[in-house]
Amino acid sequence: MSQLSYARYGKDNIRLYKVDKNDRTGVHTVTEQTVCSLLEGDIETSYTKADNSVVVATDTQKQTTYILAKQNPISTPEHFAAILGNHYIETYPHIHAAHIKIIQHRWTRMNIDGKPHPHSFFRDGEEIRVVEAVAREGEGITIRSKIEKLLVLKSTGSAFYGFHRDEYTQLPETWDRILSTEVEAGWKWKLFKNVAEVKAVDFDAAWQKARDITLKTFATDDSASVQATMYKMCDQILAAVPLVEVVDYALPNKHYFEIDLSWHKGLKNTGKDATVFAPQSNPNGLIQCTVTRKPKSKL
Ligand SMILES: O=c1[nH]c(=O)c2[nH]c(=O)[nH]c2[nH]1
Repeated sequence: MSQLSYARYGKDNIRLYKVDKNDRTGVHTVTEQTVCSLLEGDIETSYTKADNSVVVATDTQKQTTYILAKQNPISTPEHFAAILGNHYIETYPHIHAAHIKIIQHRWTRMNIDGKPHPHSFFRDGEEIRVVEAVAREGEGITIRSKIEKLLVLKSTGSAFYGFHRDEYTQLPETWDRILSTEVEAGWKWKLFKNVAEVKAVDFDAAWQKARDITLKTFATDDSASVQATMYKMCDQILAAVPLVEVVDYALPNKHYFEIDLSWHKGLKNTGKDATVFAPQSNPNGLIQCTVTRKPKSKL
């Protein structure tokens, strides 16, 4: 009558905090993450025949996360995701794939009286670092790294003109507008054969490069459109990180509308006189792209 066509299960929203204490200097380093692990394999009978013998309980997955976090460094989420995913496919013969998602939250060290404080941190924005890893038996480990919720704005240096016009078009062209977006940027790595290959990669340096490129390009590009600016970001990340195969961005265009105040004593607040704007919550533009390397010419 029916058949199971998709099955994956595990623990979501495992909150994890780890402190590394340098006993010599007294300096602490903290990492906070939210982990999701989902397993795939020969688990059909748990759904179709109430056979729990094949179930690695979701509570076991939570305990495993804590134990492996104790036994391994976690501050590079790509490394930890690979270790965790690989653990499931190596430990349980009937588990063939593990999907690990790690959200890393920001704890930035405080500067007190001009000096980095040894054990106090603050949340400097809602930006998160995200890793989605899949360890698949017989294939290897795929990893996608992401920046999410990085809110940016520039008050000039952005234009939008020359776009298609027809009887549905009302938007005026602009040579100077506010540009604001919440960056979601992802980069997919080449397939890794095993955890050792993953451990050899400096993912923190790549994340720093992707973030620097995003911010610098956003700030300095004389933007013709969100589309043109985001493509430049993708292109530079591919050039800067050779092991990355695919870069993608999703950028909402968070509009700031001019307000005509001329009705009040002729106040000038449009065009070059515009200083007070109305930020819009919705609707917003949403511009997405995925960029890969051109295949090498055979000539
Ligand atoms: O950078 C932009 N790209 C668009 O596709 C678009 N569409 C729109 O109304 N404003 C903008 N801005």
